[in-house]
Amino acid sequence: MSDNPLISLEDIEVHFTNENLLNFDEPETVHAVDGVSLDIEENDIVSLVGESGCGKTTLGKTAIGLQRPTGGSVTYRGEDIWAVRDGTATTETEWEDIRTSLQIIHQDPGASLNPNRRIVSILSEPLRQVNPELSRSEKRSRIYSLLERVGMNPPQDFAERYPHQLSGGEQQRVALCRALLMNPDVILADEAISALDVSLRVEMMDLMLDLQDEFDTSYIFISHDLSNARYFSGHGGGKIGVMYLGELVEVGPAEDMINDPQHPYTNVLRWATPDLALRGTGEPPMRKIDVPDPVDPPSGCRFHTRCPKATEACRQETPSDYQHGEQTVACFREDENHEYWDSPELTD
Ligand SMILES: Nc1ncnc2c1ncn2[C@@H]1O[C@H](COP(=O)(O)OP(=O)(O)OP(=O)(O)O)[C@@H](O)[C@H]1O
Repeated sequence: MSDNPLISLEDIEVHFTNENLLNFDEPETVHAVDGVSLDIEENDIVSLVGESGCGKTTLGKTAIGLQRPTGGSVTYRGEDIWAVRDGTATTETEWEDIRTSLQIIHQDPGASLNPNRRIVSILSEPLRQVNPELSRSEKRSRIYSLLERVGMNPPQDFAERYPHQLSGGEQQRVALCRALLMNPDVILADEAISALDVSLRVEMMDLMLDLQDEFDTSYIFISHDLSNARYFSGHGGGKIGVMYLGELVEVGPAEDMINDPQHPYTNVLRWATPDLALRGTGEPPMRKIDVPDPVDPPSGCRFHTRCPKATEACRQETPSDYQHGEQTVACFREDENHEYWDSPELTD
């Protein structure tokens, strides 16, 4: 095994060009992700949080090779994913081998499970791909034991059902089983628990954490809910990454991010998460509620238009990443010598 991270994102940019319905000559560019660098290690958990549209899904898909970045690089154990995909890599690695290692489970498992096939057939497919030498009965026995492991008892009964005969929680378990049967190195769980009843969310997160050890996999866990990210990354010894308008503004160990957030936007998310019981009674800790348009993101620090701590320097200059203990923070306040401190406060 190499010393390289499992997945390394280096200065990732993903811009989408859309037709501008008001002006056909000038297509508009959505800055979905800009300048994000992040490593995912073996058996790691990285939860990505942030407001809707901040780029969580785009970054997650980029990490598992489903979205081609418009800038920067994505490597899998040191191999450039897109060079392998494009056939321009100098190594023998096949894209097919990497692809099976990078799996995804979606918010709506019902939409990703073929409605015309029984669960046993849906779960046989990954085994056919990864372990083609297995006999029919060996496949069945693996499927039954995994169904049993995820709490679907009796497995013989569930295996013969169609997806529509399962509850949302059961469908999500099947989607998880399908991903695990590919022997993945990383699973992108994109809002995978958001559609479940609140009472089932913790159960599903616990199951995913238990299976992580057994299957030796990493998770990229996307959630708009900081308390879920805290639970998942916290129990799994992982990190939380906070995104704002396409940028990763702070990343660090789960409890540090909750108890000692450094970026003013992480503080806003914490304030806005009722389950954390940290919500203040007063105004939210920001100057404006409106989220700027990712087609025309603010100059300098993108959060400066809403940040209660912003000064003129934040409007003009983009902060680089600073290290604060184990947290990485993109905010000038981490640099005691920065001109930020002598710059006039922004009030508009
Ligand atoms: N295929 C696409 N074409 C054009 N714009 C896109 C495309 N995919 C995403 N976007 C835009 O990129 C930005 C980031 O979207 P993304 O779905 O990654 O955010 P998100 O944080 O996952 O949001 P949500 O929580 O609502 O899913 C948004 O402005 C979105 O509208």
